[in-house]
Amino acid sequence: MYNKHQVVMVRAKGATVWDETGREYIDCVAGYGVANIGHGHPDVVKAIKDQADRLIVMPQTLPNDKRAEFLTELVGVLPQGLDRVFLCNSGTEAMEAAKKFAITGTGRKRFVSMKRGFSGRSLGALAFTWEPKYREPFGDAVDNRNVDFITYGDIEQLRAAVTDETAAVILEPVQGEGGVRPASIEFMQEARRITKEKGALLILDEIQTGFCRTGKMFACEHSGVVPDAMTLAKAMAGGLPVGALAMTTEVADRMPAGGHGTTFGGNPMTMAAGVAALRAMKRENMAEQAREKGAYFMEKLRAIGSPKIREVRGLGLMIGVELKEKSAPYIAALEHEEGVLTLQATPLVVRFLPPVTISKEQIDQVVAAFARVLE
Ligand SMILES: Cc1[nH+]cc(COP(=O)(O)O)c(CN[C@@H](CCC(=O)O)C(=O)O)c1O
Repeated sequence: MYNKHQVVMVRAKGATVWDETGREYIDCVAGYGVANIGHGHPDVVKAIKDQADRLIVMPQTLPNDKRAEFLTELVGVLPQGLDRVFLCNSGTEAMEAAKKFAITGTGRKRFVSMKRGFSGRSLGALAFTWEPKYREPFGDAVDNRNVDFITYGDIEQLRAAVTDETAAVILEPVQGEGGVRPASIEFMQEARRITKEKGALLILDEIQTGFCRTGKMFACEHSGVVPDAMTLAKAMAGGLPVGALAMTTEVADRMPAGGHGTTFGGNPMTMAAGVAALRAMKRENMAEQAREKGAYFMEKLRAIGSPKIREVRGLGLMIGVELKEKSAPYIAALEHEEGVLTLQATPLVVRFLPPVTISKEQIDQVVAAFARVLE
């Protein structure tokens, strides 16, 4: 299933990864935007070791101190009003939860999602995912008959699509896999206004944009929009598998008792890592680091001035370089010839998702390497 690279990665620290031969790479993949605080952050490592000695497994029917600590930390950084959380183990699971809580939360069954949007690969989340190649192999097992797809950023289409049958609008503040496309502040604010007007929920998918990636703790802060629910995952627990649906009490209370659940969600080991990760993000001011380094990184990428580059875009350290030709060969050359790891976001875009802790020197090395492979 996976496009397996011909390397074996064995160790990592900060923004550096080593393969089994000892070769060093600068990591601008970071686990698909998971290692925001850097590989092997000492606080996370210590938290995992300590918790492993105390308690690894405890289901959510049995309250746990670390889980409570994590939920307090998380609600403390979430936008005001999102003070109820369903804990799970991946972004896809968070999207599945979002779908169920939206249906019980509104009594409605229709959704509005975005062209080029990516919500995950389960059959439920795939209904919100635009790219046909992800859906077609499964035919009508992916049931998106109640999903209206609109052009990302098109306010008129959004206004026409949201009706009093719409349970929720699903929206990434920056489309990640769909090509690193930031939404305009106006589109975000209109999405909030229109959904409120029609009694639909606004569900922001911050699975990739969350946790300092875009220069704020959450990308919705750039527009001041507060959603009714927010899906979270990737960087939330310092690298351990995690997902969550954060929502208002109004949405949470309409789910019948026992209406959803998970075995591993809220796992104490993951929660301990998450407490350490969230505290490190705040203490090391990682949102500001992402803002400042992201601006620097994009300025340097634009300064390459290659005729092969169509556009450098992004927000904070969520960066995409759209080329005028397929990006795959350049991603391969960066890895094999230059020791820089990057990833795609649609066939023409090279995506850079480095740890927020990447150094300016490493950014300079990445830009110089990219300039060389573009020659
Ligand atoms: C916005 C968004 N929503 C949902 C998901 C699903 O999360 P999870 O179930 O934890 O993978 C992802 C994964 N984004 C990566 C796609 C991974 C894949 O190809 O599958 C990515 O952006 O590459 C997202 O970026």
